[in-house]
Amino acid sequence: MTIYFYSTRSEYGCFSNFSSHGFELDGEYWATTEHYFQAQKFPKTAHCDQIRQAKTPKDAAKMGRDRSRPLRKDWEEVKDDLMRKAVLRKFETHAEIREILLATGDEEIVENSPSDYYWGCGKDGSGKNMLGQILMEVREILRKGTSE
Ligand SMILES: Nc1nc(O)c(N)c(N[C@@H]2O[C@H](COP(=O)(O)O)[C@@H](O)[C@H]2O)n1
Repeated sequence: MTIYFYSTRSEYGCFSNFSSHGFELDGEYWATTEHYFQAQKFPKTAHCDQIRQAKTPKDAAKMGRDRSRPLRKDWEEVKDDLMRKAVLRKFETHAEIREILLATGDEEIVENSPSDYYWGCGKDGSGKNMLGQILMEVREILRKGTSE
């Protein structure tokens, strides 16, 4: 049976990028995968660190989506790999959510976002579900026990 997630307060909320599962990556501490992902839109800038220090993932997302600042030119080419890297590190760092992810077996995982047709499935289910795809890839990596 397909596993849907979206809100951090619902079942499988730990799959959301807004869930409070921090990790170290690129020599810094990130409070959520959302903080990491949004900050990577502005690498090596003060805004990157401001996003890293945002109070909540919602604030980080708002700052990252602020188009008054120039988005890195290669964003479309690098965004999936950056998301993959952050999601993998999150689940490598936290054993309790790693077990929840592994316990989903081979079920399809879908981010049930009504507004996001790239990372989620969108309102009508036609979205790309990239975050769900990445979670399933990370599950496979963790199952094999190596990220090499
Ligand atoms: N909670 C929430 N609200 C939205 O409006 C969303 N689009 C999402 N999806 C998450 O947003 C992140 C990507 O955002 P952008 O590419 O910067 O628009 C990613 O974490 C999605 O899972 N979530």
